[in-house]
Amino acid sequence: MSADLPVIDLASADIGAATKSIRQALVDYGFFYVINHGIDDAMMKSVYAGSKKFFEQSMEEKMALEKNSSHRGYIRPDFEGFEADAGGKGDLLECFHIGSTVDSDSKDDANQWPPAERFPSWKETMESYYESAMSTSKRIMSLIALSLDLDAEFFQPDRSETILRPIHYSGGAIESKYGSDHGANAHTDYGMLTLLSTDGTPGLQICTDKDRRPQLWEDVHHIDGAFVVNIGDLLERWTNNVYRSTLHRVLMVGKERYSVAFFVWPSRDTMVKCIETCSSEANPPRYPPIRSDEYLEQRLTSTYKYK
Ligand SMILES: O=C(O)CCC(=O)C(=O)O
Ligand SMILES: [Fe+2]
Repeated sequence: MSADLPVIDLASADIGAATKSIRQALVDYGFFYVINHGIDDAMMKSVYAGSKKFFEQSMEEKMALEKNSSHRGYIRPDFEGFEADAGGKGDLLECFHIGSTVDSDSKDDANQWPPAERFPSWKETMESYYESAMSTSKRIMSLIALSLDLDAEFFQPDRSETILRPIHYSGGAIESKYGSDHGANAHTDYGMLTLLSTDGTPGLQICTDKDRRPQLWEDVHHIDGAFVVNIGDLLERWTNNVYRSTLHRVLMVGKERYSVAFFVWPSRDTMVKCIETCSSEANPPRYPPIRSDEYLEQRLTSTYKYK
């Protein structure tokens, strides 16, 4: 079964219709597609080519850039354990985390980069995609703000915690120490917004009712040129659960798969406090206010606690 997610045209002049569809999508699914997002095909081609070239290296070469204490770098298959339903099982995907190199609080670039001799334009390609994805995410966040009757500038995507993550799912079997057979185990994303591009290979599924038994998983089919957008737990909390951060997973389909996720966060010192238009007498605030960085720290600790 395929999920029937709305497609939002970011170039549409009818802002009222777009915000109405976004509101409905985020109440019902927590997911939608965007088209006319301003990121061209040529850029996506170079990002995918760079990602493929990186993951094709030997495990030893990749592990030389293993994720550091700033969570930047390579994450090997069967390492990352999303806590939702996985019970600490590792995801079979491998991925690479890249943060911003500009506007960061620290002067040092915490990122790790593959050797320039063998990867001459890699850093530049990823940095330029980071910037494009950031501006598209800002446009989406303004529409989300308008859909909540807020000022268009209410949400301020920020570079300090926002991460670009090229992902690779192997086409073959991977032996899992933790008995996992999924590329990405059932999880919700943590942050404000995720902008996702995939190479068209199936595997991504959503479960809109996490309490239903048995769980019902729906395929998120690929639309050429469209990006998949979903919100994370931080925005769910901020909207007092009015908007949904939906459980999703990626199956191993016996075919190699590449995707590129972009996890958008507000600045570290943002107070995430129940948005006024999301509470009422019947629906009082469910969560106490929390600083964005405190929230992230809690979530990272539980993702990596099994290792
Ligand atoms: O690869 C995908 O399609 C989804 C990846 C994902 O859910 C994630 O990285 O959080
Ligand atoms: Fe995800």
